[in-house]
Amino acid sequence: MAPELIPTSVPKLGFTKTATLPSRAYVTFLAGNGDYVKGVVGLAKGLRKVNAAYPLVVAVLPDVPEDHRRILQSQGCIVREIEPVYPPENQTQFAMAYYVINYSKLRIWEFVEYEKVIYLDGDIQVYDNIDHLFDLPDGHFYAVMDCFCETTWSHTPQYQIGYCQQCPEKVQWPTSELGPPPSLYFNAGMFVFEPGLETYHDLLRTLRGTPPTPFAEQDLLNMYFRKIYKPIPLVYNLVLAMLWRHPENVELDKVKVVHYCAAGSKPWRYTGKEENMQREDIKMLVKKWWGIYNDESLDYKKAAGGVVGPAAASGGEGVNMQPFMEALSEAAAVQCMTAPSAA
Ligand SMILES: O=c1ccn([C@@H]2O[C@H](COP(=O)(O)OP(=O)(O)O)[C@@H](O)[C@H]2O)c(=O)[nH]1
Ligand SMILES: OC[C@H]1O[C@H](O[C@@H]2[C@@H](O)[C@H](O)[C@@H](O)[C@H](O)[C@@H]2O)[C@H](O)[C@@H](O)[C@H]1O
Ligand SMILES: [Mn+2]
Repeated sequence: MAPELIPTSVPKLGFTKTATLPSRAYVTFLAGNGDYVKGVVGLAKGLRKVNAAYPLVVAVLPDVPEDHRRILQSQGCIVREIEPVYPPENQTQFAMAYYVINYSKLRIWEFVEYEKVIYLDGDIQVYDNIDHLFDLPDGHFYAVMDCFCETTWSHTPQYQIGYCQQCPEKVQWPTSELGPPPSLYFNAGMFVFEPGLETYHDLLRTLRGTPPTPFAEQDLLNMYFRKIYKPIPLVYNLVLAMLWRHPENVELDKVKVVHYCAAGSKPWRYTGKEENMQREDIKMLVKKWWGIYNDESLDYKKAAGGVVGPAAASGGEGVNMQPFMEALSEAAAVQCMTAPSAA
């Protein structure tokens, strides 16, 4: 259980050196000057709607324009610039050409002012409070298992023989011909981890010695963390393809986190023209995303009880914790107690 909150009103940004930092944050990643910023605004408002107790930090590449950064700050996000990370020169074919920028996600291991982080892609929406995931035991890497059935996997033996970890009994892995089955493989759109400089430098060192592969940083993270990876239920990251690939594994009304990663499913680009995009469940989930994105009552400035920060969101007295949290996250040496988790 997180320690009790100390401040019942916003300190004048002066802080003692005796308490401990708000050591948890949600982190997402934003690159480019395109429309993914809408995804991050939606995520910020979705986390506020479920009374998330911790701030949303946006790791932005230098190419994210100032006006997009201001939009995110106006939605209560902590914007933090990171330098890009590129894989070794290689002619590899990424599953999606733009995946090459996703190696920059590795910079978030440098966010050591936070003891525990939940990473969320910008095309993810959180529909139920998931703060309790921060209380998972340390020393592991938590994420939801991916699915191998989409054509994006056609380069792999598992796709070619029709094997998927989501239904290992359907097509048995031919151990005699192909050796042991692949390790459990997670989708890197959402994961719970502990930042650390030693891991950060070792990750980058490992990257320098590893030829890039089709799923870019997702493949690297799966290889790197395979010994401490712990699967968590798919309600924490519904990869949309599960709806048509493994419907027997999905109870949509129990899903807490939706990952709009299927081709054509990004809500802010949705046309309904791509395969599976006319499904009723997809149309409902896209509409649900827009409902939050367009809900002005969820805007940072307009939330009830004045400007709302994490503490107020988790039942505090409308306390504006954001400036306090921003000041703290910039003053790495400073420490303060955190609000009890809202969960
Ligand atoms: O032009 C881009 C492409 C990707 N991203 C970020 O990188 C993440 C991973 O890319 P994406 O979600 O498109 O991959 P998918 O999960 O769909 O394979 C996105 O969610 C964004 O957070 C971004 O900010 N701008
Ligand atoms: O750079 C590689 C990306 O790989 C992952 O996306 C893929 C992967 O999950 C496939 O398994 C699905 O078939 C596909 O739809 C989906 O887009 C992560 O979501 C993303 O954050 C990022 O790591
Ligand atoms: Mn994604």
